[in-house]
Amino acid sequence: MSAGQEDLLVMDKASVSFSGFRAVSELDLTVRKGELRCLIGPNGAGKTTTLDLICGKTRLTSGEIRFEGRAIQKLPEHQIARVGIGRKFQVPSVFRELTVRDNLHIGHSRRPGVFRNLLTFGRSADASGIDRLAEMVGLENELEIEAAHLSHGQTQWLEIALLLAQDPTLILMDEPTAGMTAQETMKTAQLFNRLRGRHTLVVVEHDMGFVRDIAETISVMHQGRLLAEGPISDVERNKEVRDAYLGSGGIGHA
Ligand SMILES: Nc1ncnc2c1ncn2[C@@H]1O[C@H](COP(=O)(O)OP(=O)(O)OP(=O)(O)O)[C@@H](O)[C@H]1O
Repeated sequence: MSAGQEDLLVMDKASVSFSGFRAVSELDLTVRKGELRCLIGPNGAGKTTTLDLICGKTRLTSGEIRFEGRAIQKLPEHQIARVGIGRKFQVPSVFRELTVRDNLHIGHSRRPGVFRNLLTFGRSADASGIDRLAEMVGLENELEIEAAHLSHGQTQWLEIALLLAQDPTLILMDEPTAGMTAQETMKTAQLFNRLRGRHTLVVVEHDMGFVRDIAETISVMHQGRLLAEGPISDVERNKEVRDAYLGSGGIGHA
C-alpha cells in the first residue's frame, strides 16, 4: 500500500529476533485512520509479538514503526501510550470491588495516573460521559453492579470502556472474544461495528466467525511474515492462506 495522508500506523520492514529466532520478519503493515484491521494467522505466526512491537513492550531488532508520521520504535512504552496508542490486555485490570459506574468514573478522567483519579473520585463526576461509555459497550443496565459480579464478557466490555475512556487514537486488542460465549461474541462484534470509524483498531483474532462479522481488511501472518492482505473474500480465496491457516473448507472452518 502506498503512503498516504491518512496512514496512521506504518510498520516498515519491522523485524524482531529472540535468540536468533525471527518472530517477526520484515513486516510491512499500514493501517489507515478509522480502519478496523484484523490480524489473523496460525499459532506462533507473530501476531501478539506485532502488537508488542507497536506498543513498545518489545523492541524492534530492525526496521521502523511510524505513528502519525513519527518514528516511535525508540520511545518507552509509557510515551507510546501517551502519543495515543492503547492496548487491551487479556488480564482484567478493573477494580472488582467497585461498581461499573465507579470503575468508569475513575477511567473517564483524562488526567493521567490512576492515583490522581482516585483523589478526585466522587467529586467531579461527568455522569453523561459515563453513561455514554456504558451505553457504547452495552453495560448501561449494569452501572450499579460490582465489577466482581459481571460475567466474563461483561468484564471484557468494561475493560474496553476503560480503554475508550482514555480516548486512544489507535486501539490494539489481542483476542478480545477469548473465553466468551457465542452470544457475548456476537455482542462484541456489534460493539466493534459501533467503534468502526470513530477509532482505529487492530484486532488479533482466531474466531473466524467474529472476524467475518467485523473485518474490512484482513492481514494474514505466517512465520513472522505478512502472507496476504485484503478483504475477507480475497483472503479466503488465497491458496497460500488456505494452505497455511484456513484449510480447504473455507474461512468459516478455520
Ligand atoms: N519473548 C520471547 N522470547 C522468545 N520467543 C518468543 C518471545 N515472544 C514470542 N516468541 C516466539 O515468537 C513466535 C511468535 O509468537 P506470537 O505469540 O507472536 O505468535 P501468535 O501469532 O500471537 O500466536 P498465538 O496465535 O498462538 O497467540 C512464537 O514462536 C513464540 O514462541
